[in-house]
Amino acid sequence: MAPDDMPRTQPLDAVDQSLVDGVLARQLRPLAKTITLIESQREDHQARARSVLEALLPHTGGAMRVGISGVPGVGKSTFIEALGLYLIEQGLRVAVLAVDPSSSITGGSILGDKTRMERLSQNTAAFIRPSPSAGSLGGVAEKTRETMLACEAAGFDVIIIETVGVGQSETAVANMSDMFCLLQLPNAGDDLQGIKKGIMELADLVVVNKADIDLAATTRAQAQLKTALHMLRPVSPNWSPPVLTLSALRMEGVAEFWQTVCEYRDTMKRTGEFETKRRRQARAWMWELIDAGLRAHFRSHPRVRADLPALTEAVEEGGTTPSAAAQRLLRYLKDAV
Ligand SMILES: Nc1nc2c(ncn2[C@@H]2O[C@H](COP(=O)(O)OP(=O)(O)OP(=O)(O)O)[C@@H](O)[C@H]2O)c(=O)[nH]1
Repeated sequence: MAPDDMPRTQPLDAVDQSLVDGVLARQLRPLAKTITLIESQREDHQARARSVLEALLPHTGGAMRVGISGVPGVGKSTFIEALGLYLIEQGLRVAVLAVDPSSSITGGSILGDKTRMERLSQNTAAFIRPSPSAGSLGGVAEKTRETMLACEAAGFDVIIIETVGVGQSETAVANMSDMFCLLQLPNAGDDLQGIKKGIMELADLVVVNKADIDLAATTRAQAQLKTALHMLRPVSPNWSPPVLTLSALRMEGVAEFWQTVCEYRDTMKRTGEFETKRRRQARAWMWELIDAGLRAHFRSHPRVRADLPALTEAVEEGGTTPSAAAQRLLRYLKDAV
């Protein structure tokens, strides 16, 4: 489609233009305000957020997006702080975002909480944003993806997206990262059954943290994890996920970690996989939004709302088939167009 035929969102007013200018000038206050718009549930805020993001879009895509997951207590925040400080030493700017599905239940966020990464949060080259707290996992992930774009427009070189090692949030984070890293404990190898196979399959890199506690156990876990990874089909024909060991607490192994991330990025860029993966992620993101939009539109249709409870009950009680009920409800949408 020629750029002139592309659908446009509403034009920017002076306030939103100043947000865009501020973000592009790498100022943190306009960035934070933009993210507040992104996270808002209000329709008018969402429309403004879309316009702002569209203006920022040509300036996005430049960061390395690194997803980090691991069970509570594995040392994610200790590691992210160590990594962030290391990257800043290398002259890079780092944004830390989080996808925490529990935040939508508790209304508060565990991950990305500033007090968890005190030294990093005080550094002007770092930006830490807790998980958005509203909505389903899909909603939370959606807001985080948009926040990631805003951070890229604000010139951050590395975006770290943290998530807890439970549930579907890992898939959501893997789907928005260039590289997905899984943190493990030194006893991980003893209980390989406990590590969900699906999550190992997502990993581009596995890290055994807390190597300082028991080096022998760490080395054993590393070997066992390597064997386990070998048995899985690699995600990429050009990359076998390595298993590293480190101590986040002592800041040992952090440089090697980053070197591996850079090797991965260079390999993926050389083979074209980097670009292919981002294109695939963007396409999947659009379809997710279409699916969610259709579902919301369907549920808000007056006749669907009127008939849904009785039809649901009829389906549950075997009075009608799910397919007949679905057909009937979907027809209301067809009649509407
Ligand atoms: N010995 C040792 N302890 C560590 C290391 N990394 C983290 N810890 C400790 O492990 C505990 C948990 O670390 P966190 O960084 O809070 O772990 P987390 O994964 O962010 O945990 P949640 O906040 O519960 O998700 C803390 O007491 C850390 O000091 C390490 O490399 N070695």
